[in-house]
Amino acid sequence: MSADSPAPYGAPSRSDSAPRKPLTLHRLRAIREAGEKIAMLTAYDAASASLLDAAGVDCLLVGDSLGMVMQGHGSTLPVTLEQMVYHTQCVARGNRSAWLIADLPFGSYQGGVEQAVASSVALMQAGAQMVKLEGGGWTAPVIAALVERGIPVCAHLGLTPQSVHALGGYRIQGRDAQSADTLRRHAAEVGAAGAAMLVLELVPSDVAAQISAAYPGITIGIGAGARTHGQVLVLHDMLDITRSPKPRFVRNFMQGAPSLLDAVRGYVEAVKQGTFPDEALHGYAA
Ligand SMILES: Nc1nc(=O)c2c([nH]1)NC[C@@H]1CN(c3ccc(C(=O)N[C@@H](CCC(=O)O)C(=O)O)cc3)CN21
Ligand SMILES: CC(C)C(=O)C(=O)O
Ligand SMILES: [Mg+2]
Repeated sequence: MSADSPAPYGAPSRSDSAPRKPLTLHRLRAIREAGEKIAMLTAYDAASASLLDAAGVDCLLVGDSLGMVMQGHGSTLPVTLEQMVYHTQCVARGNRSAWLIADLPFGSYQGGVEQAVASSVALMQAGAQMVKLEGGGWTAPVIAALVERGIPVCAHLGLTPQSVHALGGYRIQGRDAQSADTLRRHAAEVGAAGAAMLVLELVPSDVAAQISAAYPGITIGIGAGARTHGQVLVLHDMLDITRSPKPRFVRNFMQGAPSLLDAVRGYVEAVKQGTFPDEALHGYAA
């Protein structure tokens, strides 16, 4: 968090007058319980963090997608813990009230519990309030160890980009009955291990809906249909800054928006009202 650096855009959306109270895990759960959708976007720097906070985005993700978006790599694999710490520090300075999540990069937790704890401590000391890690099965004891040590965890299942070479590309996951079963089992395991949040990436809408209905925490979808508890996109994709071909689940929120702030407000509003994602345009069938 950033008591030393008031966000230059001032207070966010809901009333446009009173500054928003900082989001906590408790408040995020209350939002879920109230049936309101949760809006998340990636942020890699202080200026965008401040803009997103002002636009009323609930959660900021310092995603290891920065390896592709910021650094120009073809995958997230080259991103280091040191780089994630740096970007998390930048985002924390720009943010005031959004819930701040940072990705554990490839190679910073696959070594096991001890390595995952040390890496997570570095991200939390950089200003993260929650760490995110990819994968199911073997991650359950790692998640439990982090949660026991007071580190909130977001799990990430479906298309897990750090496994791109094992998966054979950025392909939809959980399409056949067996892989959908595995996905449901992994979701139950990371939920039981204490992951308060779960990102579901590029999975059939029906599978994401089933997992969301059973999950003890908050599910956030990206290419996972409309029936998760919230949504996330890569900021540069929804602003149409990314020039490479974009996944079908992306909508360009700059279309018709007079400013970046309006584009991001449009995203928050569309997620809250349930108009994004549109199942027909952005969802995937089994
Ligand atoms: N800029 C950016 N946006 C992202 O969403 C993103 C990243 N980078 N980097 C890490 C991963 C990689 N992601 C990707 C990359 C490609 C597809 C893609 O080409 N999807 C196809 C469908 C594939 C299929 O049907 O199996 C699509 O049309 O959506 C999806 C997600 C999501 N993440
Ligand atoms: C796409 C989201 C979920 C992510 O992990 C990232 O931006 O790195
Ligand atoms: Mg990531």
